[in-house]
Amino acid sequence: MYIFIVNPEAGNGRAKRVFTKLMKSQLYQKLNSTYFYSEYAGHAEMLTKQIKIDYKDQLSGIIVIGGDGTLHEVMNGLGDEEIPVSFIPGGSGNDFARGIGMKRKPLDILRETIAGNNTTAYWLGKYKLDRQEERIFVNSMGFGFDAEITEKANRSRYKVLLNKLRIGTVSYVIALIHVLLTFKPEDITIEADGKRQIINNCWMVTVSNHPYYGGGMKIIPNAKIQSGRFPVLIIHGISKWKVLGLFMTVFTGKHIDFKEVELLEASTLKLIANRNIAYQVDGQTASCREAVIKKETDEIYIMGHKYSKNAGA
Ligand SMILES: Nc1ncnc2c1ncn2[C@@H]1O[C@H](COP(=O)(O)OP(=O)(O)OP(=O)(O)O)[C@@H](O)[C@H]1O
Repeated sequence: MYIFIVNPEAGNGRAKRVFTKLMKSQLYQKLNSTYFYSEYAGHAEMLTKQIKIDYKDQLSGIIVIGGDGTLHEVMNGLGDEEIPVSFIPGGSGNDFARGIGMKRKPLDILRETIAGNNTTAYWLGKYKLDRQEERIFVNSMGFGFDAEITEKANRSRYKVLLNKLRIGTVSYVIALIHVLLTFKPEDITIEADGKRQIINNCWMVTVSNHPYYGGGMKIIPNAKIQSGRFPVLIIHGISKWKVLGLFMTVFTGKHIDFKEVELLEASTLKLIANRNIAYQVDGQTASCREAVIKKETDEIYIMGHKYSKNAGA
C-alpha cells in the first residue's frame, strides 16, 4: 500500500492542486493507497511516525506531495527506517527537485514510482544543535547572513504574493537588502573533520547536499550528490557593497570566484559561535550557538525518478 502525505498549503495550494488532479487519474484510482493532509507545521513528521506504526507490514512506500519543508518533515519522521519515499514537487521553491534534476510530470512520477523503474540514490545530512537530538536535513543548512535572509523572507507578506506570481526568489532579494542594512558579521569557530579554524568577520557558513537553495540560487554550484562528504561554503571579510554584488551572481554560481568565498569539503563540520546566531535548515529558521553536521554514508532511495548529471540545468 502507498501512502500520500500532502501539504495542502505548500506552494500556496499548488501541492493540493497537483494531488487533486492525480486523484482523478485511472492510475491513482486503481492504486491501493490512502492519503493524509498535513494540518499544521510539524504535522507531516508526526503523521510519518504514526504511519510507520499503523501501516508497518503493508507499506510499499510514502509519496510526499509538497515542498522542501514537507519533505524535511517526512524524512525526520522516518528517521533510520528504510521505507521507500517518492517526492512529487508542489512547493514554491522546490530546490530538492531541482537538485536531483526532477522534471517529470506528477502523473509520470507516480507511474514510475509504482512500476519501480527509476530510483535515485541520495545521501541526507544529519545535524545536532546545542546538544539537542540529532535531526536530518535534505537540502542544506546555513548559518548567519543567509539564514537571516531566509527568516526575513519567510516572515514577510510579500513572499506570499511573489510566490503566487511564481517569482518567489524575488522575496529573497528584497529580504537580502533589508538584512544587509543591519547584519553584523561575527567571528565563528569551525572544525572541518577536526581541523579547527577561526573565521573572522564571518558572514555565513553553508553546507549543502546539492547545488540549490532559496528557490533556484546555485549556492554551491559544484555540490555533488554523494556519500559521506559535503561542501562547506564560507563567506568572510567582505564589505557590504561587495556582498550585494556577490549575491547578484549567485544565480549563475559565479560568486564562488570572489576571493572572500572559501570552499571546503568535510564529512563532519562543527560550528561554534560566540552567541546565538540564525540558522536555516531546508528553508526553516531558528537560532543556535553550536552545531555539529554530518554527512550520511548510507544512501536512501527516491522512487520515481532517475538522477541525471544535468540536474537542474
Ligand atoms: N496545513 C498546514 N498549514 C500551515 N502550514 C503547514 C501545513 N502543513 C504543513 N505546513 C508547514 O508548511 C511549511 C512549508 O511547506 P513546504 O516547504 O512544503 O512548502 P513551500 O514553502 O511552499 O515550498 P518550498 O519549501 O519548496 O519553498 C512546512 O515546513 C510545514 O511545516
